[in-house]
Amino acid sequence: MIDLMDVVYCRLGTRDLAGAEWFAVNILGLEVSERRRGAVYFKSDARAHTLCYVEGGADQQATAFEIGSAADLDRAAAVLDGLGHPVHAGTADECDARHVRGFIRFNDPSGNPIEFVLRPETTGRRYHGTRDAGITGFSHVGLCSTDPARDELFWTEVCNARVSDRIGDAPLMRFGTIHHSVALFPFHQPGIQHINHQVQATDDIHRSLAHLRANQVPVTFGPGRHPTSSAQFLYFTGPDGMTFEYSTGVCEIHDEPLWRDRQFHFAPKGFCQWGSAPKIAAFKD
Ligand SMILES: O=C/C=C/C(C(=O)O)=C(/O)C(=O)O
Ligand SMILES: [Fe+2]
Repeated sequence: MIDLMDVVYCRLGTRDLAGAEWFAVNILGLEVSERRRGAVYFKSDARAHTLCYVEGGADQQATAFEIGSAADLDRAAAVLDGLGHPVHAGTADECDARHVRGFIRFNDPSGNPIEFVLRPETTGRRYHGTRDAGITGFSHVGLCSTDPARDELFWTEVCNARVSDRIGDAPLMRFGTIHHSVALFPFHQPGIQHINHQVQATDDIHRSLAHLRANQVPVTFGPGRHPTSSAQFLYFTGPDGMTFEYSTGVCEIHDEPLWRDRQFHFAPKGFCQWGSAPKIAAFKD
């Protein structure tokens, strides 16, 4: 069993690094933590970075999860290799570019590039964006899955994720007490389906709605409330068509092992308690 602790960052390739930075700062509300040749790093909480835009195409995309020790990382590499997932061990330069002490990269069964990372840097300094979006931190990713039942087994049997709820066959999975850190949504191809940041309060959702509208950013879902995590949410489209989500009030699961995953409809009523309908391909039947 590969023990993962949390989702820690996303890397996104873009052909327009300056445009992506503008969006991340002025719309999303992140803080630039560092600029390097061909890469910009963003903070959303005390961690050194939780998002990195790199110059390049979709092949640069990756989602990273923290693993507890160097021995666990070695064991994970052997397990993945044994299961037929070719594993790349991060070089010193690649580790430096990620602010981690070690990592391995492989593709999940759908072909999503995944990194398991050791000792990602934190800063001891809280984040503050120049735009006050009320962000409290990077919280979860949705990944596209070409076969959610198969991929759920990968995340829960090979790794230590636990299913909190399902929407249709789309599992929302946790590593700790937060309702979900990774969710798998059925789609015809792999890719990051959405990136979530938590915000402090309902007010932040509505202030952002006005800000997005004023800046002609496409709002694709919400405001609404997820019946799954009970979080209030707002989804919108960013650079290169990436979906971003703000949410507030995601529930925590403390009654392990009594919690039983619940089944929700893969239809608007399974996605939103308030009746909002998604304009997001992977959230449609
Ligand atoms: O309802 C659809 C999605 C649920 C998700 C998600 O987007 O992964 C949540 O964020 C949630 O339940 O909070
Ligand atoms: Fe989400």
